[in-house]
Amino acid sequence: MRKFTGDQLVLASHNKGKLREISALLAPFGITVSSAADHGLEEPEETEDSFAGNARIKAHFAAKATGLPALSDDSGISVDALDGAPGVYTADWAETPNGRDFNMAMEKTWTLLEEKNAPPPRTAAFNCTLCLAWPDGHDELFVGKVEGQVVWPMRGAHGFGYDPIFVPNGFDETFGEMDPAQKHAMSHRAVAFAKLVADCFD
Ligand SMILES: O=c1nc[nH]c2c1ncn2[C@H]1C[C@H](O)[C@@H](COP(=O)(O)OP(=O)(O)OP(=O)(O)O)O1
Ligand SMILES: [Mg+2]
Repeated sequence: MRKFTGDQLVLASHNKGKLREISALLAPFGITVSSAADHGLEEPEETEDSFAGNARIKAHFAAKATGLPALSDDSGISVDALDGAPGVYTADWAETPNGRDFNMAMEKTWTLLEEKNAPPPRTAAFNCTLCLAWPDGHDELFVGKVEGQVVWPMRGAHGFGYDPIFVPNGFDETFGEMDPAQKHAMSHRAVAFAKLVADCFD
């Protein structure tokens, strides 16, 4: 396991919600954080069929382009009654010709569950794979998961993506209703981040 010894890190993501959350998680470590957009990086194509594969594409692309260590996040929601969909394709379900529409993607998720008559609770999990890659091609991967259920209607204006329809086990509020600090303490991203900190940060 390679330690992170530098003082600069590129966040290899174009998602503002993720950038906000990962910046908050990194805040205590005194690392200068920049984003893919700060470096004018394009979004590489996510051509793999696993979270790990796509996380590696994004982190290595940014590390090579900037000459700095880069941290990527590939994540998504997997709904049990939909055989794990949308999973790796969670962002794709929101794509429209005019950009991403997560209300549409959440409606699609709920409609499919209704059509299947899936009995409640409609169990699901958010998964996150973080990839820390160095310009020399080395990388380390960390995974996190939070289990819960998909609910309807959408609730809450915090967070991003599918947060308004996901209630983690043991809670009544959706991720969209929760205080951001509470999501940071328990999310798929937070779980993966804690492993990264344990292994790579002193
Ligand atoms: O905590 C979360 N709360 C709600 N929704 C979430 C979360 N975490 C991932 N998601 C959903 C939305 C996101 O669009 C997709 C991941 O797709 P994914 O390709 O990994 O990210 P992305 O394209 O939005 O940004 P980027 O690839 O530049 O990091 O899963
Ligand atoms: Mg993406």
